[in-house]
Parts: sequence; structure tokens; C-alpha cells
Amino acid sequence: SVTDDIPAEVLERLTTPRAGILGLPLDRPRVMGIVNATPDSFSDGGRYEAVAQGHRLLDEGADILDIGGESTRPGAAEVAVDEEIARIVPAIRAVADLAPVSADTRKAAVARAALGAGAAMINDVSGFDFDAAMAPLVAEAGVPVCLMHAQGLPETMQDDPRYDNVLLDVYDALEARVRRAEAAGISRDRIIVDPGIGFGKTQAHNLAILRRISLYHGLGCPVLLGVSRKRLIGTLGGAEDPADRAPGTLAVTLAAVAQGVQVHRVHDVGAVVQGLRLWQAVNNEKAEQ
Ligand SMILES: Nc1nc2ncc(COP(=O)(O)OP(=O)(O)O)nc2c(=O)[nH]1
Repeated sequence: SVTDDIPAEVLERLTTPRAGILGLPLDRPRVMGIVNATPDSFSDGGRYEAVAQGHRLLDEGADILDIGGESTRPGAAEVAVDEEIARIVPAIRAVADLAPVSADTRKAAVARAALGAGAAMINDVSGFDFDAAMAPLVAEAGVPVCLMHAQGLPETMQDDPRYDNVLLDVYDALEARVRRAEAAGISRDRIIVDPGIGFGKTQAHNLAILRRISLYHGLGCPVLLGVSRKRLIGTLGGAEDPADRAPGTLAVTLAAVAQGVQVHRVHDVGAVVQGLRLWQAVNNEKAEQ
């Protein structure tokens, strides 16, 4: 049969429905709500009351909360470890018993504090590039990790991003990150991959990735997309203020859902959850009516 020449362990991995992440089956799209404990994150202008924000996003239907204390938008300055810890640990502690919490940090010392405060997952936008101590920490903690692709550092990544073929170059870079994580003792079923929209990419690069994002399923890990309120939505959607970009975010999210992307990192949880419910109802006759 067609599967005769596929090694048994590969066939097993490709045909075993993924148990999911953080105990959440991935038989339907999962929504990761963004809690910015940062004074300068691009989308919300000021310092949200992080805990109130967390509760609001859970009320709107978030499956996971992603709590970050260091904005990584283009040009953002690095935050000191103790300041980043001071920003996210109180918020994590306050909501960790309500929902699975992901800590959005590139630094092992911050990740350790976040896990100590109850975080159940690490989201590293540098894909373990920034801090060599991160992979061993995540391996030791036995928690899931999202490895994102970025070309360069936030300070300079948008200066002149270039690729031979962005789709394949990002694929190869993510595969290298997954292999490095496995070498550190992190099993592949605890790894989530993310092509890193806006992280060292032009608008054309971002659109090329979005058009063929299903390619990244070939890595054998759940795929996470972070496109919420980003510049490409503002530019193509004509929404100057990031707070006005929920419709465009939902449109791109549904396009990604149509390509099987399992986890969606968004600010406007209510709008995306509503859209996903309708998408499921229209596209899946088995959906509960
Ligand atoms: N996995 C993942 N994590 C991310 N964390 C931060 C941002 C952007 O950060 P920032 O510019 O600070 O804004 P916000 O945190 O409001 O999205 N984007 C991603 C992403 O695309 N994927």
C-alpha cells in the first residue's frame, strides 16, 4: 500500500492524532489571548492592568493566556531581567489557576520565575537563539514550548530582511530549532512551531508565509500563528490604530484555520472566538448546533 515504504515510527507520528498541548485537544483551533504587562507594547499603548486583562480574555473564551513583559515589536528595547520578572510574575500568579498560562520571554531567568509562578508553557520569540540556558531549562521543566522564527533582533530585524525563498528558509530554520530542542531533551510532542509574522520579514514575506502556512505542518508539531493587529493588517486593511484591526485579524485567522493552523495568538479574543464558532458551524456539520 502507499504507506509500505514509510518507516513505522514516522507513520506512527504522522497518523497519531496529536494529544494536543496543555491538555487541550487540537481537534479544533485554540485561542491564545495576549496579556501585555508592558508599558510600550504597540497594540495597547499603555500598561493594561494585566490581571484584569487576563480575566477579560478568559471571559471572552481564550483557551490559553500568553503573558509577556517585554515588547518585541520592531525597534523595541530589551528589558532587564528583574524588570521583566517584576512585570509578569504577579500577573501569572494571579491567573495561573484559572487557565493554562504561557510565558512570552526569551530569557531563561524570566522563564524560571514564570514557571515558578505557575506558567505551564514557554513562548520564546527567539526560538532559543537569545539565551542558551533556555533549552535546558525547558527540557528540565518538561513543559511545552513555542519556538518562533525570527531573523535578527527586534532592534534591527526590519532594516532590510532578505531570504532566498522565505517559505523554505523559514521552514529550514524552524527545523533546525526543533532539532536543537530535541537534542536538549525536549520531545517533539512538546514543541509548537511559529513562522514569526513580522519578525524580520517584509509585507511580501509575511503574505508568502500566510498563503502557504500549511507547509509548516511538515515539521510534525502544532503550528501557532501570531498575526493579531500587526502592521500588515493595518497597511492592507487601512486601519491605522492597532485597536481597529480585529476584522483583519479574524480574516487572516480563518484563512490560517482553513490551512489547519491549530493555535492563534490574538488580542481580540471575543471577536476571534465568535468568528471561529461560525466558521466551525458552516464548515463542520458535526459541530454542536
Ligand atoms: N509565538 C509568538 N509570540 C509572539 N510574541 C509577541 C509578538 C509581538 O509582540 P509585541 O509587538 O510586543 O506585541 P503584542 O505582544 O501585543 O503582540 N508576536 C508573537 C508571535 O507572532 N508569535
